[in-house]
Amino acid sequence: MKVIKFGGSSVANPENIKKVFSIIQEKLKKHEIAIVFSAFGGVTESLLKISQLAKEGDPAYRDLLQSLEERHLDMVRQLISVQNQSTVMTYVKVRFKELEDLFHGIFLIKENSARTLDYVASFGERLSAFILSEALAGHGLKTQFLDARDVIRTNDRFGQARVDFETTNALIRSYFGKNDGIKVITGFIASTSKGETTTLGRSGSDYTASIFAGALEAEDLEIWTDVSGVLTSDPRMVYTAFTVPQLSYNEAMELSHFGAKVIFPATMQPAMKRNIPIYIKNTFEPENVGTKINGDVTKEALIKGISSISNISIVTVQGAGLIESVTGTSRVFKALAETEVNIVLISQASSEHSICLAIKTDEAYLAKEAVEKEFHYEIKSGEMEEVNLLHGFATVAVVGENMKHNPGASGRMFRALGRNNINVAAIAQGSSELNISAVIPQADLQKALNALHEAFFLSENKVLHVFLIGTGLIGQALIRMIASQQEKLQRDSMLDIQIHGLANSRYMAFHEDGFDLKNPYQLSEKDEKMNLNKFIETMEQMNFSNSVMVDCTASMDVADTYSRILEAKVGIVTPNKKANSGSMDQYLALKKIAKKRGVKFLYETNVAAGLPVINTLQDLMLSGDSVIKIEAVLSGSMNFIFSEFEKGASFSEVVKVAKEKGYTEPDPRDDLSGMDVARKILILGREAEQHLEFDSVTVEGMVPEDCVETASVDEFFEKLKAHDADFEKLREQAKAKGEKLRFMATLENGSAKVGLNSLKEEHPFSSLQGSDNMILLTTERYHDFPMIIRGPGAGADVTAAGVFADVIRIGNYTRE
Ligand SMILES: NC(=O)C1=CN([C@@H]2O[C@H](COP(=O)(O)OP(=O)(O)OC[C@H]3O[C@@H](n4cnc5c(N)ncnc54)[C@H](OP(=O)(O)O)[C@@H]3O)[C@@H](O)[C@H]2O)C=CC1
Ligand SMILES: N[C@@H](CC=O)C(=O)O
Repeated sequence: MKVIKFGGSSVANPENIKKVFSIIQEKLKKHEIAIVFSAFGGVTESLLKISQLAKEGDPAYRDLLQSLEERHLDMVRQLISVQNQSTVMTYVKVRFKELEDLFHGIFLIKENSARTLDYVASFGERLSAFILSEALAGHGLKTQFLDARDVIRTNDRFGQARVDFETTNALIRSYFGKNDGIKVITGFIASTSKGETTTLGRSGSDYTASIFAGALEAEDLEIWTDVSGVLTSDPRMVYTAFTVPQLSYNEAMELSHFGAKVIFPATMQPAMKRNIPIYIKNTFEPENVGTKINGDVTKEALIKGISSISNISIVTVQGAGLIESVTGTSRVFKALAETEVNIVLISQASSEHSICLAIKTDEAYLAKEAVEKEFHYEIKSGEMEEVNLLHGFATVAVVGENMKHNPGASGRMFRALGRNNINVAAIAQGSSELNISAVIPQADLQKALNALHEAFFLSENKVLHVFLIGTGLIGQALIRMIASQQEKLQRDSMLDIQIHGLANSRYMAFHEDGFDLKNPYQLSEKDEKMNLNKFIETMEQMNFSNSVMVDCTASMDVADTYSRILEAKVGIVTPNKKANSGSMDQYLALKKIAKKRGVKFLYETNVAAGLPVINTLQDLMLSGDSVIKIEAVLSGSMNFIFSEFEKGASFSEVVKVAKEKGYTEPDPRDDLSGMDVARKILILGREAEQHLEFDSVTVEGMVPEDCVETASVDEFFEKLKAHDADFEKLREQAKAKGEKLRFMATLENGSAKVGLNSLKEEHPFSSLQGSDNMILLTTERYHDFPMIIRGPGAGADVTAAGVFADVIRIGNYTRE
């Protein structure tokens, strides 16, 4: 025998009921079944509302009652064939006549006791189960309608009656022994020994089904609802939540205590007592296996679910009076129990100086009042402090029997919270090791649930949330690269990169679920005007776990926000050199903040685009080497310009081509002036652990004086033409000596120099072509022959690829 129960949404309308009937037909092919039905979706609430209106003397109750009757008659018309409708119609009409009289009585005497309400509510299940029993009979099934009030005996605690199992079990068995057919049973309702109608409280129909399963020692109990079993977390908060295939009874109870929509703990008891498996299944996806709840503790997962309770306050009771008194703690709990305040979580340090209680915010003031009343004298005498209340919290709990004797669960939990900048205000874990709970700021709840979900369930699968400022040459190339690699990264590296924020100097836009990268979003006047502060605020408010800001601008304003961003535990990836080439103090401060906050600040593309220069230098320094000299060609644009220029074109023309090819800075004067290379050699020096300020770099620029102050880049190009003849002379002089013009940087003995050099043919830099860079590192280890790094050092693709590699590095770092 299987007991199967269908909830209100499963029987909310004829369409859903058809699905229910086909599930029943399927079951009957293999099993003997008993069926429990709730009232049609929303009916219990309507009955209680009508009752309330009647009590308030509002005649509008009559219209609502009439439409409720119409809804039931309509169900009869749609579910039962015309020739069989009359008995059922009569049954429905008689019930509604009874209800009419009942509500008229309530309307007259303005009384609505718990006992009356139980009787009112009972009509919902009596009507639905009778109609559905008859409808099933119409499908050729031999059904037997059973009003559960005939067999479930309870005390007279109306609204939440307690079951007398001895009598109930005997009555159920006797009824089943004497009556044939498929029993179609009313959920939720029962009766006292005097025949008064009672109800079984929250999830009462599930409880009814469990009572029948227990009494009949059913092979299993199936609860059919509108979700596919129990999920690993709340799917409205954690989009990656998935169905848990199996839970132990304890895990199911613990998860529901902590807010998960599972199965109300009390309802499990009768089935659990006889070790009957409970299946939670979805009426609308019957093929989904759903969740099995039984006595097994499976080993495959450390935890089974993450649940939470919102709107929590922290109540702190503290003072010496607690330490010295053996009764202190018990008095706190007694005071709270008497006020019927429910404690969600308790934490007390071994000093016994204070007790911290997590309590639902709407009960927190009651709790404070009750405890202060209890400790009135101690507070007055100063032995105890006034009770402290803090609002705005939530609890999160990870639940699973496998955590027992399995080190690492709490470490994983708090590492995930800490890494995502989520402050833990209180912690509790019982010795059963079934549940570890933490109280955290309510504002961080969604982020915490996602971080924990990733840490425990998707440790193989990371989502990295990107906010990109700068959608020019490099920014666009980066978006294209992420789009083209997104699926491969998900598949092979278990890394899902999503872009949630985009900005240029004019506009900004955000997307909660991540922009569709296959059809790249173009910022335009329909978007919000760019406001850097607002962009960062929005990024902070979105509060994703594993976030990274990618700065693809050359802006000082954006660089000035880095410390704030790192403090918020958001990583940074950037090709923008402005932050690292500011003051030495600023450079060191950013590294310090990143280290302190446990986030990454990566800028490989600050020097030589995607070439591995900074990482290499960092590795050399970490492994104990020291840099003696750096000689380098660090500008892709300048190398392109001079290697093309020697072929014969005019200087202004090749500068223009360098810009068109995307090698120059947004303003090419940054390259020609030597400032861009100066920044790069300064950064390399600092990475080589040398204390360098910008003024220790000697720069010999190439921008003619009258071109420095031009208002626009176009005007600059116009003016540059007038200097072509001067550059021509330089070219001829070099040519005459059989030399090459190369723009170089050197760093030695704590000072750096940047400028144009005329080099012999055999110099390694003379062979550089196009946008090539070359870096010669002479170190203690690479002393006789320097280490050489060579390759393209500018251009959209190589730079974006370097930025992308840093982004992936952050994704992999947050996985650890
Ligand atoms: N090009 C290359 O080969 C290399 C470039 N880099 C570095 O990459 C960075 C980007 O270069 P690139 O893509 O070529 O430059 P672009 O000029 O093509 O793009 C710059 C982007 O930054 C935006 N921007 C500028 N100021 C701000 C601001 N204050 N707030 C928001 N957005 C802003 C611009 O907005 P808008 O579109 O509105 O103008 C534009 O979208 C630079 O720092 C550069 O030094 C590093 C290595 C190589
Ligand atoms: N303009 C730079 C590119 C980025 O750093 C160069 O020419 O190398």
